[in-house]
Amino acid sequence: MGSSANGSRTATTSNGGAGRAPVDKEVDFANYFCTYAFLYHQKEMLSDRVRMDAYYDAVFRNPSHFLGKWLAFQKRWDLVRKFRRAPIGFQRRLSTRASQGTGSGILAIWSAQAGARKVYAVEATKMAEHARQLVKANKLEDVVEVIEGSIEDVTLPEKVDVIISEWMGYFLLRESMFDSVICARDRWLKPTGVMLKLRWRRGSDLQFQMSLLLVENVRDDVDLCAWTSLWNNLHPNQVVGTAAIIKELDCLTATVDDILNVQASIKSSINAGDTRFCGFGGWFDVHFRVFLLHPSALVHEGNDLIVDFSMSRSKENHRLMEVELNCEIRQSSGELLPLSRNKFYIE
Ligand SMILES: C[S@@+](CC[C@H](N)C(=O)[O-])C[C@H]1O[C@@H](n2cnc3c(N)ncnc32)[C@H](O)[C@@H]1O
Repeated sequence: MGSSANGSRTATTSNGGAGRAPVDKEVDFANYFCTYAFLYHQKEMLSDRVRMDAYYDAVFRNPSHFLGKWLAFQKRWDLVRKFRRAPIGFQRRLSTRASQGTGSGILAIWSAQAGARKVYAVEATKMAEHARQLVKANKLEDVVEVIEGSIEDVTLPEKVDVIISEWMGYFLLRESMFDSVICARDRWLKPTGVMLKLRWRRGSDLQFQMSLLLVENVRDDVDLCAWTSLWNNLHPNQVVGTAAIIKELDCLTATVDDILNVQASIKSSINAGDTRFCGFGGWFDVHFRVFLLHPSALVHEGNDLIVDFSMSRSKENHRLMEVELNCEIRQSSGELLPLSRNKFYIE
């Protein structure tokens, strides 16, 4: 199904997971994409210093991925001089890049500045027009080609060497945008290609992890926080237990089914003195997502928290997530104290 710009799409599309209801593109555009068409939203992303610095470093500290490459890219935030956040897709001078969800175009521009030979910057909304202007203002129109349309629908002239995309939402998977990155990868990445993401581990740029830890003293407004998780800054002294990884994904091989439902059984040991256990903190890279307990529980150094984690997509809106955190406290004596089941919504 072809997709002209900004909302003329009415067909449904599969969201990729086996047995999942198809997503109505028009509804998805109204619920999700439309906000990205506003400059204030792009500026907000461009103002996220941590995000922008991370992408800037990713691009300019990895020249070998860019010089002469063909790139494509997708969403999210970078900092370039006057602008602070934007998605970039790019290509090297000797190879090609695609950027899915280019937004303001920042990642595409950086990619070109880093030496990409050709960059296809794909953006689903009318923000593509602003990206095009920015590319021109930076005199990069010979390298960066802005394409308005969704990455699921557009046709690139060729396969690319690199896909760069800022697709991470709250608690990583909110927004379900990784589905589109997977689609871009499967359609347009060369077999030898790479994908850039925010976090590097084991010398590779292809993986990230999502982790969970235990926090205290972050509850202020029980009514507000009871059923939705909080976006919050946590101080290390609020963390009372050891961290545990609940999910690791390899961007090069992950499928949509891998992220439709995330489940994990983990253990976290209390390493603070006697204190109140008020909730869970979840993060990827540098951010925490807080899931508060009501009521909080008394925990002691040496206790182990045995946690079952489960995350799935909301039936009403596949961009939103529902998280269940079920926990038991194992005391030093071996006795298990169950905590009530806790369900949270990431909206
Ligand atoms: C989080 S923003 C990032 C923008 C920019 N890359 C940046 O880093 O500042 C995500 C962008 O990707 C676009 N987007 C999301 N899904 C897309 C898809 N499937 N195809 C094309 N664009 C998409 C959104 O419209 C939005 O502008």
